[in-house]
Amino acid sequence: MALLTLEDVTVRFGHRTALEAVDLEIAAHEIVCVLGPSGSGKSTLLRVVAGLQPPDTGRVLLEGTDQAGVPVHRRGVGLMFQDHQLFPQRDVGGNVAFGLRMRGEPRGQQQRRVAELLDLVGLPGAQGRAVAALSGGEQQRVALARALAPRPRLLMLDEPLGQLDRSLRERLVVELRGVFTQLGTTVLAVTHDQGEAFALADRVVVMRDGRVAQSGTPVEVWQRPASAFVARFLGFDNVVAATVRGDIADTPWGKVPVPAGSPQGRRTLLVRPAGVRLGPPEEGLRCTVGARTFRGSHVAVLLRPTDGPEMEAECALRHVPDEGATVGVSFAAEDVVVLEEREPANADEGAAPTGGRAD
Ligand SMILES: Nc1ncnc2c1ncn2[C@@H]1O[C@H](COP(=O)(O)OP(=O)(O)OP(=O)(O)O)[C@@H](O)[C@H]1O
Repeated sequence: MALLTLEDVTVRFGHRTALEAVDLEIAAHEIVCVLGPSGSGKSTLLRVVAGLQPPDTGRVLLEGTDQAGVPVHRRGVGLMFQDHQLFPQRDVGGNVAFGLRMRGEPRGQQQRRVAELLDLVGLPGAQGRAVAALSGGEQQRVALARALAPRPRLLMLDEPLGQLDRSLRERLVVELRGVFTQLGTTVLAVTHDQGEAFALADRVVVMRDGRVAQSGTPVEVWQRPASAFVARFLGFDNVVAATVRGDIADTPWGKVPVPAGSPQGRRTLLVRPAGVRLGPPEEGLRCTVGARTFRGSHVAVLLRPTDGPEMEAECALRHVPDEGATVGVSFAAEDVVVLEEREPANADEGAAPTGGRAD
């Protein structure tokens, strides 16, 4: 049985729909990350599961039991929010013990559990430290220890690493995953940062305008986005309408080879930048080289064809063409993905991922 089930959950605020007929199941011990642009309904989803927001229609079940009318503190779920909201007047131990104290656990037991959790999050012996004197990363660990202390059956995280700088986030996300795996915690996390979601999750759920746009393992979603929207949200910009016949697609860039067995007919095509190959101007699609962006292991090169939309190529550091040069472009089928989605109905479809809000 699923640990958490959402059945056809809809939430409306006036005429705005924050969640629209959402179905979602989370198995015990699974780590699920909900990802999506601002306003796509991520926080509302967490609030519905926590019991902070009643659904207009649909049901939320925990271990098979309908949670309608069950108050927040009786759902057995843990919450950790963006700005981790530690109690500044209490020391680290007092913060971590909070949930246990609320439950009236004996003092000795509280102290043992606090020590155990501080060990787990890499802050052994920090019980007496003042919260205000901790770094951002340390505060984050204390917040995590506090959320885990009462052994919630489901831990929900809202932008858990939101305020921290990138390098710290990258380190902490690996630690978080380690802690959850070790404890077997079931996790529902929300983030707008795809890197974080992909590093943390067993399964990624991409939201768009209150609906689930795609659900799958990080590898599945990354390799095969369900739509132009998901592809663009993941940062792929080489997305065009195409007509696929056999192993060839007709696109605004001309004929592009596609992998054998690709979906046929009018579709959406994604060309990974690594599959855009540059050669001499007389071979392939003529393009002018635009801006070049250094990306560490490679350079992202913007290309402007005489006809058709701009595209991005990934070039090895040694082979970067000069800005303004003319090149000939060909495409490598192994980096072309024909998306299941039919051709987007209009040019706006799946455009800026920031278009999540309905206003
Ligand atoms: N209390 C509320 N009253 C009115 N509208 C709301 C309320 N809460 C959320 N909304 C609207 O519902 C939609 C979904 O909001 P939600 O906060 O769930 O999105 P989100 O994906 O978490 O966004 P963000 O990443 O910006 O936090 C948005 O259009 C938002 O404006």
